Amino acid sequence: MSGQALLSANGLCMRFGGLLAVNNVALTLNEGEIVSLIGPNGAGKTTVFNCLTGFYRPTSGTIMLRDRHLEGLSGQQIARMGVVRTFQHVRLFREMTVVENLLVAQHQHLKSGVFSGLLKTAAFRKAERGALDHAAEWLERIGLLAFANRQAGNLAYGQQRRLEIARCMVTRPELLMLDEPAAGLNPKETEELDHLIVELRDKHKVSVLLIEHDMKLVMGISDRIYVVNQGTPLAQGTPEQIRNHPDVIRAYLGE
Ligand SMILES: Nc1ncnc2c1ncn2[C@@H]1O[C@H](COP(=O)(O)OP(=O)(O)OP(=O)(O)O)[C@@H](O)[C@H]1O
Repeated sequence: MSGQALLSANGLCMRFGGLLAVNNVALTLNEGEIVSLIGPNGAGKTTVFNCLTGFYRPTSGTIMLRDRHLEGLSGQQIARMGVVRTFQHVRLFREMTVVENLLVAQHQHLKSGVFSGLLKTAAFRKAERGALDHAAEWLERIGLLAFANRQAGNLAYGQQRRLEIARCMVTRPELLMLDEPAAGLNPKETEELDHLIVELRDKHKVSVLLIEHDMKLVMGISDRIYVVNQGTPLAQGTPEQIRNHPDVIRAYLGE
């Protein structure tokens, strides 16, 4: 299933004043893998995501997307290279419609420039039509086509979370990074999310890096799991290895 290394981070450190929030984390994600990053609250998981996606410049360490360095690049540059993410809290354009959210996401990937937009050239109109079709395909896939013209902020919470994933997917990423996508979902929605993530990997050939506290979801869909505790790598392995790892059990349950 999995191929060559797509993303690899080594010696990753992130310091906030006196706090070393990420301490020498190493992580590799191969093409076609679903990899999870888990750990107790405050372990540094989101900080790792923020470093990988250009929201923070790591204090030290290297981050490679295949053979290209990501450290020092902006979030937008990294997104254009095919690494996109969702956030722990929903970050949609709440006042815009559902479909507009997907059009805005694609806009930065449209080839036509500002002038062709102003002049409404044939190429621009074609690109716009393509973006609309692509948005509609994704809305259908996540069961929100009937809600295309509704204000995104008025969707139910679970629908907003799916829309966020679609907003990533319309940009045709190689790597999708999901920060606690199951938070706030009910068991049925979590199961749907489970199927959706696997389908994204299997049908849409996207690799997935996941931060998640829902262990049933993590254990069910991950090829490999990394565990961090207080910023420091604690363990890595298959779900089976992690489930039975004494240090992991101790970190979660205490002595
Ligand atoms: N911008 C920042 N400035 C200062 N400290 C920060 C900043 N971002 C995160 N931290 C600190 O870094 C540590 C790791 O936080 P982080 O949010 O990465 O943990 P997490 O594993 O994602 O936690 P959770 O599972 O609760 O979301 C925490 O002590 C947090 O307070």
